[in-house]
Amino acid sequence: MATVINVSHLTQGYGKTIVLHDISLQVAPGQILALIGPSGAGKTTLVSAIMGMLRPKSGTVEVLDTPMPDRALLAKIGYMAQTDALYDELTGRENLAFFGTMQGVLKIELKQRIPRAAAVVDLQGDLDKPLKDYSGGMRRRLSLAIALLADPPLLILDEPTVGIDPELRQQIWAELHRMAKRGITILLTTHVMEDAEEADQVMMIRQGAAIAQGTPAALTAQYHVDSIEQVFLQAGRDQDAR
Ligand SMILES: Nc1ncnc2c1ncn2[C@@H]1O[C@H](COP(=O)(O)OP(=O)(O)OP(=O)(O)O)[C@@H](O)[C@H]1O
Repeated sequence: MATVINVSHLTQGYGKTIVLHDISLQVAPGQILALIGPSGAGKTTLVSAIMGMLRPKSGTVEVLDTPMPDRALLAKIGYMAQTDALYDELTGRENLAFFGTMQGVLKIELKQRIPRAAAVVDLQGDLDKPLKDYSGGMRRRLSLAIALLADPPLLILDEPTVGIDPELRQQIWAELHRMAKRGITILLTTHVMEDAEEADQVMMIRQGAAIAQGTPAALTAQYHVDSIEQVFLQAGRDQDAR
């Protein structure tokens, strides 16, 4: 398998409205791809297409060599959504156990994996509190821990670092790099330029088009700038000038 995600000339939208134009991207096993772009650019729409929640209007989406949509393949994708669908009356540990079981993780494995996933997001000390006592940031961290539980070959994280402080962000990135080293492929959306700098590959989406794509080093070299933020600004100006 040369690629885990293979999107070719994808056009995607809702009803008659086209949101994404002619998007192509390939992600190899163990690679981390960051999708960046302003609010409304189409990042979540692309993620939805990759997960098979939307059928391509034209072009193709393949995940693990399987054309999407494909219901069975969803079990191989760990997903952290933007809107948290967690149970307020249950504790953090109970939420992890519930969603872990839903993802098919065996009880005996959950015993080891719950503390490990909680440690990545620094929630060990809060696992036995009910979720209604969690802050917004703690809920985000718990959602991320849930996405890590099943150890899937593909992990998709929609804005995983929103509401997360810089120290914990680094801790989460260290774990994402460890997972990638083990061959897990990670796709994440973000508004945070530091996240993009951590990724192996960056795709910048603006007004539904991919305006820049490559490794962070190749992009900064191509645009003769020092940071991904400057690449993004320049690529946006170039798009406006066209
Ligand atoms: N279910 C939907 N039906 C109709 N239009 C939608 C739907 N979901 C998103 N859109 C539109 O598609 C465009 C892209 O939205 P999308 O959520 O993909 O952007 P995004 O880059 O993920 O934004 P953000 O960073 O704010 O999450 C927007 O104009 C949005 O209004």
